[in-house]
Amino acid sequence: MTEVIRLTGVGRSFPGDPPVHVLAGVELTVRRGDYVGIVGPSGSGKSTLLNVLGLLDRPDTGSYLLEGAETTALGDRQRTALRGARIGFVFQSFHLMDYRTVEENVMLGGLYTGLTRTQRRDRAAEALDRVAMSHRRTFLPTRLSGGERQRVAIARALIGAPALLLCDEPTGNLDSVTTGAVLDLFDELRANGTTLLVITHDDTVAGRADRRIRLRDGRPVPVAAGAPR
Ligand SMILES: Nc1ncnc2c1ncn2[C@@H]1O[C@H](COP(=O)(O)OP(=O)(O)OP(=O)(O)O)[C@@H](O)[C@H]1O
Repeated sequence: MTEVIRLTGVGRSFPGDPPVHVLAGVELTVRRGDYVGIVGPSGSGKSTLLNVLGLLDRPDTGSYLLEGAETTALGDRQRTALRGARIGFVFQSFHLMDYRTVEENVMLGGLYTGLTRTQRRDRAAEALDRVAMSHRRTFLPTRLSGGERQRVAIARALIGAPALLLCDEPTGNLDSVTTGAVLDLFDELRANGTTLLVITHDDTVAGRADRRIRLRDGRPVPVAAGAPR
């Protein structure tokens, strides 16, 4: 199966006295269609790893292949273009624009994909359909529930048909019922071939993934199936 992510010997430290060595010698392979949950306590480096994977931050050492292409040597503009074209982000706090409609918010997700406005509108309609939010197309986000906002944010992330959906605590602001609905949506996306990487401190959320990885001492350690959540 095609590799979407391959990290080899990835390290990331932050200078200071003393410096913080957050990631060290990270090896991680994610294949197309994988659904990976990454867990770890506060401060274990989950966000740092997500920033590296999302091309928002560069590792100090090691190699990061995204769909087989080395990313660490790319310039900022190339990284931005690659991020816009191949990576979708879903955040805990949704990051929707309150003064834009649901449809406009989703269309904004396709701004850096090279699609025309008409294409973006068509894709937005498809993406909203996928997350069952077409009926709220003309609403402002302020008129939506938390779960509905997150579904719109997921539609925005999907509009460019990304190779990878990176989710940072996607259910952190949701109650348990709404969390279940978002996790059901992830199951559907996974079944349709989306590659998902979900970072969470919630073992229940990670437990829905096919594969769970725990960050420990700056490295991902596989969590055995059936291990306590
Ligand atoms: N820009 C930075 N400068 C200095 N130190 C940083 C920076 N970003 C992260 N760190 C340090 O790296 C460590 C890991 O942070 P990170 O945000 O990746 O953890 P996390 O697992 O996402 O935590 P949480 O679950 O609390 O969000 C922390 O100890 C933090 O202090």
